Amino acid sequence: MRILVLGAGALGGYFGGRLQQAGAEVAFLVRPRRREQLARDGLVIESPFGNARLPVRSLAAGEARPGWDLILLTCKAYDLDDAIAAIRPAIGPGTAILPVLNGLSHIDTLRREFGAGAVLGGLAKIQATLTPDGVVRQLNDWRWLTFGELDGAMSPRVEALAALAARAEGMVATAVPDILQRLWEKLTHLGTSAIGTVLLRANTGEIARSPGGVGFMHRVLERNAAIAAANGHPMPDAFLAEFRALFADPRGGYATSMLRDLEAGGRIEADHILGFLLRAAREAGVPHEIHEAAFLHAKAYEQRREAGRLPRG
Ligand SMILES: NC(=O)C1=CN([C@@H]2O[C@H](COP(=O)(O)OP(=O)(O)OC[C@H]3O[C@@H](n4cnc5c(N)ncnc54)[C@H](OP(=O)(O)O)[C@@H]3O)[C@@H](O)[C@H]2O)C=CC1
Ligand SMILES: CC(C)(CO)C(=O)C(=O)O
Repeated sequence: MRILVLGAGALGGYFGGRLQQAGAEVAFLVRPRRREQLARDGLVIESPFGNARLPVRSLAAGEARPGWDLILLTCKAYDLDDAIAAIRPAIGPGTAILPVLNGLSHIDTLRREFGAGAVLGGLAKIQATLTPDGVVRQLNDWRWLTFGELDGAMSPRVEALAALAARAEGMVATAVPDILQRLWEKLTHLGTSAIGTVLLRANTGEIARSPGGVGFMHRVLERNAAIAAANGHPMPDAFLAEFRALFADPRGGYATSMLRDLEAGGRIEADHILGFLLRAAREAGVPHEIHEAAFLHAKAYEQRREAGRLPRG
């Protein structure tokens, strides 16, 4: 399988590297700084499932041509427009696009840009980061990639990707017939984790050990579940039980990529995740004062960041 990975950050580097190790023909479509790092050091992965330093093929914008079975789209939401422009020349009639971004609204954007048939649904449950010196670091044993056709078909292309990924170390990839439901579950999970960890600037264990922390997280979880239900995607009881337990665990050390980015002074997907959920809560008539506070907090952070007034760490 020929796979073009847009971005060699935390998710692109991790899953792209693992798929290359499994035998796929992989190239990374990257920007100049990352290209230099990859040429100099290779793709460096540090992971509980085995470290790797892989020689990889990289392409710059403008060098990509059609001929790919799959484009794995791994940018942050705020880079989506640039990423769309970068992959456009690489898309041929048989190319599938698999985005693994958090959130939902990028799916409609991609379908509008490339046609509904080209776009798969995908999500990643992983904790990983790209260090400033270019190391892709997996932070725990989460390694799940879930994907499927948006119309629910188990097509040859999703089965082929699942078969390839089954040979990869350090990842578990599953093709599912209900990817939209899974995307709403991921948004409910991530949205709750992001609202809690970003607003309170703490991981889930620290929140759970604080007075009222468990009740707060459960309230956000219930509200996000109500938003999903209002959009036709009720959360299964087992899902709610799993995440109630996770948010109640005082020993948890679980944080979000949004908190990591914010603490590093980086850009965050405030509009794509928190803004989307706030709008959806309003539309669904779900109480939304916590969503409002989280979104406002993130937007005020963006103001401060743009003004160069973040505390030096
Ligand atoms: N990290 C995590 O643990 C998880 C992240 N997610 C989600 O996955 C998505 C990706 O996150 P993550 O991997 O952490 O992000 P990263 O910032 O680590 O990686 C994104 C990469 O995309 C590259 N990129 C963006 N635009 C372009 C472009 N036009 N051309 C080439 N490269 C481009 C960036 O390049 P450059 O370095 O040049 O800026 C960057 O290296 C997000 O939506 C996130 O919310 C989901 C689950 C877990
Ligand atoms: C749900 C979670 C926290 C882990 O996959 C995530 O998506 C993120 O950190 O962005």
